[in-house]
Amino acid sequence: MSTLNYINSFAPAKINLGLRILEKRKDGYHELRTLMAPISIGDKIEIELLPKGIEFETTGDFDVPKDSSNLALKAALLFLSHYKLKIGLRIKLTKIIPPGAGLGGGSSDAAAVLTSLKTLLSIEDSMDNLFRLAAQLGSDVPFFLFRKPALCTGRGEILNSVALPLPYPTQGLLIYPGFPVSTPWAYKTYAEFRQKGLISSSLTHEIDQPLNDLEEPVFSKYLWLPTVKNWLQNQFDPALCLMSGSGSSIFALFDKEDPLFMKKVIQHAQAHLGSDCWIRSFTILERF
Ligand SMILES: C[C@](O)(CO)[C@H](O)COP(=O)(O)OP(=O)(O)OC[C@H]1O[C@@H](n2ccc(N)nc2=O)[C@H](O)[C@@H]1O
Ligand SMILES: Nc1ncnc2c1ncn2[C@@H]1O[C@H](COP(=O)(O)OP(=O)(O)OP(=O)(O)O)[C@@H](O)[C@H]1O
Repeated sequence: MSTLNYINSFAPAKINLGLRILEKRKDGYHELRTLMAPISIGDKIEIELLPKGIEFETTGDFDVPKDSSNLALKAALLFLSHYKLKIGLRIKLTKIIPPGAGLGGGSSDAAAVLTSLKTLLSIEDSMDNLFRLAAQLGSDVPFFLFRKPALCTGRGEILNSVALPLPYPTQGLLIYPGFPVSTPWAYKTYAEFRQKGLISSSLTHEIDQPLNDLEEPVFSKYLWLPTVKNWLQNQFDPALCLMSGSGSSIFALFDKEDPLFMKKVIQHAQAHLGSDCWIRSFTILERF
């Protein structure tokens, strides 16, 4: 057992630099090909060892569940039961990543709890087993254990290293419109559209094109999102502009590595898109 009794970690958001759906699988998931990258905006997770009992507290900019449906607490309970540990914990989550925004916030929190507990409790087990626990918690969780950009396949849990630097600029603008989109709903609507022959982009373009196949179903219901995307493209001519994951957030990447330019872009976007929109600049992390 280590002598540590407290650990504090950064749980970054991710963006999907393209998300292509290959097919619906027999288990209900979709076979994916998505390039994911961690970004500089993230939550904070603090864990303290206690003699007994589990205390879970959340604070920060957004409300998230305070019970065992919270992925951070779920990850801790899974870890303790998997390794048959009888230790107590105090977990404090500071929520900075908007929930339901396609930024993988819950998944990142879960991965941060798994790695923190492995360190704090000096568990010598292999990382492969931690990846298996991560995949039980959600398709995006293994990516956050990988801690660097990856081409994710399978249902998202198979991680392939990518050559760095990425073929995209690393400075960007992130817009969360102030409402969430449900991930199961987005995939379900995509499958319905595809069954009815309503999907125009899927498989008709090269699979490695930087497109997000979930935009079509999500944009058909949330009309503000294509408006924001078109506005960003027309105003600033970004190198890449896409919805992240299943939405609701939209990001744009810019060639200019100039803080003054980003400041102006944020001011302009905030003035035009209104105060309901949460707008931040970020950089892509090559490692965290
Ligand atoms: C949209 C993305 O964030 C892109 O990175 C992920 O694909 C979603 O990952 P996640 O939130 O970890 O998703 P999970 O918790 O595993 O799955 C939630 C639900 O989304 C749908 N789902 C998810 C992943 C996938 N490859 N196919 C799916 O159809 C399923 O209905 C599933 O029940
Ligand atoms: N620690 C957590 N942080 C955020 N949301 C959480 C957390 N735990 C559970 N949730 C629930 O999960 C839902 C999705 O949250 P999350 O922020 O992970 O979505 P997302 O980023 O859109 O997911 P995805 O991984 O599908 O892109 C929310 O509605 C929220 O109630």
